[in-house]
Amino acid sequence: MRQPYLQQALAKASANPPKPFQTTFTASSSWPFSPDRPASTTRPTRIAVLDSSFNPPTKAHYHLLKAAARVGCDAFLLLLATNNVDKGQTGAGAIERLEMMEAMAAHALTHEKEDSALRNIAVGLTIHARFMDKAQPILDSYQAGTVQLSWIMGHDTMTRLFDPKYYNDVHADMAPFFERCNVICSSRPGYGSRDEMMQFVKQSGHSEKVALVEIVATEDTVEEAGRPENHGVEIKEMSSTVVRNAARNKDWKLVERCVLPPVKEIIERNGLYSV
Ligand SMILES: Nc1ncnc2c1ncn2[C@@H]1O[C@H](COP(=O)(O)OP(=O)(O)OP(=O)(O)O)[C@@H](O)[C@H]1O
Ligand SMILES: NC(=O)c1ccc[n+]([C@@H]2O[C@H](COP(=O)(O)O)[C@@H](O)[C@H]2O)c1
Repeated sequence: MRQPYLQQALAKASANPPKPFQTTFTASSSWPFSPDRPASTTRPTRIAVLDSSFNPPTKAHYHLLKAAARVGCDAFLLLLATNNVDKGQTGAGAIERLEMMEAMAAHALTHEKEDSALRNIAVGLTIHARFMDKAQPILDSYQAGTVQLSWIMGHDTMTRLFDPKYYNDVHADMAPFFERCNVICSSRPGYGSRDEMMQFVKQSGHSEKVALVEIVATEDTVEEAGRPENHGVEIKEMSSTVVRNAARNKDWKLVERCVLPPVKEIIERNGLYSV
């Protein structure tokens, strides 16, 4: 049973003083450092962090990880925040979200073939809502200079990353973040074209720190919304909201299209999103 262990992790996150970052699942005891990494390698290990509400984790989230693997990340972290800059917590509870994240990580560990770096994956918990606050406790967990963080996000979240409403002085506050971190950003239907995204990145003044990627289809997730078995939704269009609505409407075929099988099992078993 994972629940008592996850409960303890959540208790540490809300203790006084709180534990600002912890992992709850790691693919190996050496994570983020891959057991396959040659001893002669001196460059920092690049951890791609997908920070999300995971309410629930979708195949779009999984394909964002795969897109990050293609731009050269060495390790992956699915990160749940106990605080969000905007949202309160509705839907699944934190333990259920961590269980679904672990199910996604275990799937990568046992099934991922094309993007082998994705098998070097972990699940973690942060108390911080803003990316600039999340970064330092993660970096502090490893010997200085041995890891580098790349934050994976969609176009919608990148817009919010630079939104002045979250800062006293957005440029001054973000400068230390970009000294230590990169961003890997994917376009997202409904949030502007790829050109608009590139323009936005240029205007941010941090274009050398932002890699633009695209979610692409793989053999097992053929992209054709028109196909009856794809239930009218491409990977790119998937969101946690689509899944929550599908579960509420008991459209289990659509849920199955949008989430990995072990995640669907948790949703069904726990009756998540049914009301
Ligand atoms: N289909 C997608 N394409 C590109 N980026 C995505 C996609 N789905 C999620 N993301 C990105 O993944 C990160 C975490 O996503 P988030 O938890 O907000 O998922 P969501 O599906 O948008 O959730 P919700 O529907 O509950 O608002 C965000 O940076 C978001 O932009
Ligand atoms: N400016 C920022 O640092 C910023 C902006 C938007 C979302 N976030 C964080 O990103 C994560 C995912 O957010 P959503 O689930 O709201 O998309 C949350 O932890 C949220 O707090 C941070």
